[in-house]
Amino acid sequence: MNPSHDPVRDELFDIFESSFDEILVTDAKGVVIRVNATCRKNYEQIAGGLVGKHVKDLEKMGIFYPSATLKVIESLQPIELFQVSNTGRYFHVRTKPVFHSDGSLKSVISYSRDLTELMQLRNKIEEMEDELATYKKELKEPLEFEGLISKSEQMDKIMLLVRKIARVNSTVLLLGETGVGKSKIVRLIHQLSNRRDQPLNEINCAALPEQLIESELFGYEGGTFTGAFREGKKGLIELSNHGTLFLDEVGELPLAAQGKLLHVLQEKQIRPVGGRSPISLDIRIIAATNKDLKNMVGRGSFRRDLYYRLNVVPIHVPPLRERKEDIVPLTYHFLDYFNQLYESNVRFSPKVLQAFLGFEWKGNIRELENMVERLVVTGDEVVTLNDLPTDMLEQEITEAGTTLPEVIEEVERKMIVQAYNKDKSTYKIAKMLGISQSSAVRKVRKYIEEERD
Ligand SMILES: Nc1ncnc2c1ncn2[C@@H]1O[C@H](COP(=O)(O)OP(=O)(O)OP(=O)(O)O)[C@@H](O)[C@H]1O
Repeated sequence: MNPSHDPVRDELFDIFESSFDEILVTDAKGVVIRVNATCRKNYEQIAGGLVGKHVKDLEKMGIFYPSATLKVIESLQPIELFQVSNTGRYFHVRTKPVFHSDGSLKSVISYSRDLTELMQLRNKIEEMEDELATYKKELKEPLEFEGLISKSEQMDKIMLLVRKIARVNSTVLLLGETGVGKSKIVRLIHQLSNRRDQPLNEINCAALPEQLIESELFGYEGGTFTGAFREGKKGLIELSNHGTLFLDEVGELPLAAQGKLLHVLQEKQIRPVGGRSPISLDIRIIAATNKDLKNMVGRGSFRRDLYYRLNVVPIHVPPLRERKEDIVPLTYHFLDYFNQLYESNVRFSPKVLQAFLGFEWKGNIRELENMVERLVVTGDEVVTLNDLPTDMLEQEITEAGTTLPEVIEEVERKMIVQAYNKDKSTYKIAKMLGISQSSAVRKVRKYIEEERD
């Protein structure tokens, strides 16, 4: 179009031409009468010229589909739709009818905005959200059964065994270090068994003095003690009839009590308190220990016959460091729990989770649980490596350091973190560590700020 010597017309034309949106105008029949530069740029070559063509033909050629103009001509209403071009681009199209003063249709104007990049980004985000959901599912949806998390192969096997033995009455012996979850498994076995509506009674053989263990287990007659206990008391064995009796730390059971227990297990009956006639026992025994019972048998501190009576179905629960796949799911499990309990929203940086994988966890799951609680209560919103207790990081150094430079770097990081926790000033840190301030600035950036990011 040549300059018209009408400045307003020229200006409107410039606006029309320079629009980033495609503008396409047709007459009342749908024949293109005007297109702007963006439209020409996108289609002219493919369509071999747009002006003079009917939108139906352009639709057939796949230049755009569906044609919004045709719909407007039909309905005489403005419409809005999404279109795909034959080059695979997405458009958001808004099309309006323009009327003569007598109400008849004069022309149809379409404005199309290219949303291809936006759609690609949206698809990418959706893909990433799907991926994230899958990872989260993997991490957060390990088998959780009655609050018991298991992701590792070892725990899978144990869970399988637990389901099997829950159905029968065999005596079970749980073996494993402290805090590996033996008691939790006992509760699960009871819960899954048909004794679940009967009592599960627990006695910790390490927590009570010898005489009390016996009276707890076997009860005592009235008159044995004075005062409040004068009446006599039923023992846990009698109270557990038809249910489950859990003997925790069974390795600590005194020899005399071991003998009495064996007798009860062999006879399958107990003489109830009060001298009444013996009652037959229908009781499931589950015992647990972190001691090497076999070794104790060899040394004579545990009765061999009782050991065999208890060791019908042994379950070895491995320490956490030998089933690292459980560490992250357990961490998330406890993190969710304590965040809810303390109404907080603490998260762990990936490096913290990484470090957790390297720790020894001598106290196993109990130690991990306590650590997560401590970090939720004391930490900021995002817990970083610097929030972990120094003794844990020391452990990490020995674990992480396979080469000298790695060990040196870990030591350096630890010293910087410690100094930084004492004083945030790089001047003071430089003085504390006997390095230049510029070196302190560099190292703080490396070990504190980058880790925080
Ligand atoms: N698989 C698990 N999923 C979730 N929590 C667990 C799991 N295993 C253990 N825990 C939790 O860890 C803590 C320690 O577990 P538990 O008391 O069962 O260990 P234990 O082996 O019986 O220890 P100890 O030998 O010292 O008695 C408990 O708070 C328990 O709820």
